[in-house]
Amino acid sequence: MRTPIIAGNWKMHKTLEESLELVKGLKDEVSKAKCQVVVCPTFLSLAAVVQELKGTNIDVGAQNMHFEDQGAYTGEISPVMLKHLGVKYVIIGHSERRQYFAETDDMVNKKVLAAYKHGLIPIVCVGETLNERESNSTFEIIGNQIKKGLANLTSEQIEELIVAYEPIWAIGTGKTATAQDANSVIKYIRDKVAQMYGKESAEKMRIQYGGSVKPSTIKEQMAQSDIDGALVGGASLKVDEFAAIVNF
Ligand SMILES: O=C[C@H](O)COP(=O)(O)O
Repeated sequence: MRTPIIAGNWKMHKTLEESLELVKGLKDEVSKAKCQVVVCPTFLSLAAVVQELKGTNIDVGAQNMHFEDQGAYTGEISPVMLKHLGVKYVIIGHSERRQYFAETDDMVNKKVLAAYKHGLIPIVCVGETLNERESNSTFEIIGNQIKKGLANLTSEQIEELIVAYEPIWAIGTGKTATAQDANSVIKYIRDKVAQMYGKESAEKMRIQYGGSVKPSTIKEQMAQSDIDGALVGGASLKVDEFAAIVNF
């Protein structure tokens, strides 16, 4: 039995004050959630949000990190720094990182390995573009992202890891993949991971769906056999919407 996990990716939204206001509002609203709850603020708000959420059932994740421990990488943040703050999760390879910041599967893999080196749990994003979907390449694209991005891990690491399947055409567009379509791609991801690390570990790994998740879509999504949670963008920025999703 996999425990569902729902994470809010705030992307480049919320000042420090706004971030604190959001989590203060969320604390009570999600205290009885039956799933694991994670919020991923911007780097600037991480420390304060970690402090504010101490002793609650909400964990904190970062939206990205560098794969090196330290060094001359202007503007970057290392896994060591995240770990020291009390951050538990880190989103890796979000499609916006791949699209706007040229992140490759090779970099994703380096970041996943670096996250484990420092005791952070990666949330690894994969997904296809609309063109790729329309040319029937979805499975090939996702298969490659999984094969390269999740290379060289141990079975134990795979069991802890979270994959987020986010069809790029469904992000921030209001279009969601049907729950059944999302489930079939997610099943494919699990099969692919089973080929790499064995069925037992693949069955323990949790896979989220992401892309315009809303209070009105979450129930059907969570009712699917292989969807173990959600990575929520826009709807995670409002207390009432994110609380309704988490308390699905
Ligand atoms: O990380 C979250 C996803 O990109 C989904 O964003 P969205 O819920 O705004 O479509």
